[in-house]
Amino acid sequence: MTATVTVSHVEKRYRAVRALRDVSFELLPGRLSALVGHNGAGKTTLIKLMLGLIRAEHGDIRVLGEDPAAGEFSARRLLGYLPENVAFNAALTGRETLAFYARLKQIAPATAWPLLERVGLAPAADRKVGTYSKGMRQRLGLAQALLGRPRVLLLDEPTTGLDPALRQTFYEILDELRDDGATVLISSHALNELEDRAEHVLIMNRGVLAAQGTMSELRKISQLPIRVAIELADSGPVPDWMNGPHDPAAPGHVLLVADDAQKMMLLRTAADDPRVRNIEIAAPTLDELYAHFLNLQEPAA
Ligand SMILES: Nc1ncnc2c1ncn2[C@@H]1O[C@H](COP(=O)(O)OP(=O)(O)OP(=O)(O)O)[C@@H](O)[C@H]1O
Repeated sequence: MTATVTVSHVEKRYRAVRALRDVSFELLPGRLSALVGHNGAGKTTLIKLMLGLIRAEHGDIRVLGEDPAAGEFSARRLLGYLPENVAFNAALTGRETLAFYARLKQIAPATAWPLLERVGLAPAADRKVGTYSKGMRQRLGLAQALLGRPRVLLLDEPTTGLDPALRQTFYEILDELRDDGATVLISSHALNELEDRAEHVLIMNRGVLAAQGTMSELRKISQLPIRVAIELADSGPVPDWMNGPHDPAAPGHVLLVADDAQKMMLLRTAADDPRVRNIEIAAPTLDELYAHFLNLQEPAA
């Protein structure tokens, strides 16, 4: 599959601050990538580079085959962006705001009205943005980012401050876009939200791409154990097959296995033992993987 965004060996400095150090990755169509990292890790800088708002000192960036910082970046119209802090003119209505951005993208404003409906803003479309709640401004921001059916969508901390219902709608919209073949990149601190949604995760740490891959690739590289909690029907002696590494901090019997093959072996044995009442499996979470890769990098940083 051809990458829609390619970042190769990118370096970016702000005077003494090395905001990005030799960062390389690809974003693919029809895939949701999560960009995660502490404050100051370089996430917004990466997004600004992909938008062509700033230039890298070294390395190369291609968005839909073009250099986004070039004067004639014709793919700009196919790029959607939701900034971290959406700021709109308070005196314009939601509809007027969207019409303004539609014109900038050279799109007929009327084609934008269904977007107001889609983000649930239709009833408030003709109210001034100054009267909108934070969630409503965020929805307007999303509608703006979706103008012109973008092929690449860059979202900087999009769900901060959204209530759970709105988050749900938000991710439903992203699923539709992704199914339609769009490339979606979300920068976020909400790791638990992204865990089941992102097919690809980029972990940034102080300007360095500490790790990247699918959740299962990251689990494999990390070699963090899978937890298998086994509940026995009685408090008799623990069967021999349950010997092996345990999680000492967890109550009950939580066995630690290295990989899926070991997990399956354990499950087969457990399923054959009539004393086993329940089994719960927990693979390393994105939170745990994130902490792991950051810790790994600390000595080198
Ligand atoms: N315009 C600027 N001038 C000077 N330093 C900057 C500028 N923009 C960013 N930086 C620095 O570059 C580094 C990366 O910042 P960036 O905003 O990309 O991080 P981030 O991962 O988006 O952080 P956050 O999660 O807080 O939004 C930080 O050390 C930041 O202080």
